Amino acid sequence: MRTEPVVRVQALVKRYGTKTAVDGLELTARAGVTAVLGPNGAGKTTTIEICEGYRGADSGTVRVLGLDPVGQASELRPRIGVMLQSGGVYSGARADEMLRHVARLHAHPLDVHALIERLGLGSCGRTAYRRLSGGQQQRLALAMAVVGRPELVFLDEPTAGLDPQARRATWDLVRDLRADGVSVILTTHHMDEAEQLADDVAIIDAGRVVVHGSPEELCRGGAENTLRFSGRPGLDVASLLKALPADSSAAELTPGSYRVVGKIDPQLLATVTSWCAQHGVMPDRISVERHTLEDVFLELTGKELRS
Ligand SMILES: Nc1ncnc2c1ncn2[C@@H]1O[C@H](COP(=O)(O)OP(=O)(O)OP(=O)(O)O)[C@@H](O)[C@H]1O
Repeated sequence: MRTEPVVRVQALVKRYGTKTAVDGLELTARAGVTAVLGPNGAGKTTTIEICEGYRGADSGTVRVLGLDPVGQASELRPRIGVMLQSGGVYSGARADEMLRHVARLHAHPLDVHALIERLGLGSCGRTAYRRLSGGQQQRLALAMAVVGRPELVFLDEPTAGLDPQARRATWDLVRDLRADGVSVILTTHHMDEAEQLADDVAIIDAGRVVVHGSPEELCRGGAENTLRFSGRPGLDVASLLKALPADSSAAELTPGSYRVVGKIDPQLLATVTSWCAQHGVMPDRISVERHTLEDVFLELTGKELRS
């Protein structure tokens, strides 16, 4: 895998009239899958389209595979795949025709037939684009983005509106692309999609990246996690606290129900269970509640992911 960033965005600004859609955005995406999350209107699509070379920036620097998407477009275009939200396809063209046409523009395309089957488009290959359902049009757009074996693919909400089966097929395709060394930048409103697919997540709010890291880092970073267990009432919580790392807290919430808050890692879990063993306590129930990406998102943006 390449070590230099696939996308580097510095101090990016984009205004539409008086509206500042992107406001000094900084983003460095490394090889692999990067998910860009953000509430509606956060500036995700604008940023992605500037990276694709479809929109110009007001100021700032954008490099994609080390190239300027506007100034070096002819060099960059054959190396990236772009999934358009809509349009870009002649409405009378058949799905398989379109895909074969795009494949012919590339030196080493994927097998068109296999890709069509893979995305569940086998039954509608001969159907005119305008007669495809929304989900089929979307899968065709995905196929067109990847058929040329690009080094980097931009996917703007690739699974929006897809049924669970088509969603799974899309996820599998993204995983296979990654395994083949293709990098993917995807925007999504689905937290599980980011958790399932992404090596890195960037959360954008009001035109800026508010946090960027692996899902594990984001869920860990500053987030307090909770371990709960139940045992006999009246255990010596002060003694348990002494065994725990300094930044933890422990309390008996209701008789027999205990909660430990802090950085919950395997070591801390071992400390709690070994303390229980030393004190002859057999916990009835022990559970670890991890901070999810959804919690991190809500904390940082104050908004639900889907509005
Ligand atoms: N062509 C345009 N003209 C005027 N305003 C625009 C245009 N495109 C986007 N905007 C505005 O810029 C802001 C950012 O939009 P953008 O589409 O980049 O956000 P987004 O994060 O992709 O949102 P969503 O999740 O809803 O797709 C929004 O307030 C939007 O209304």
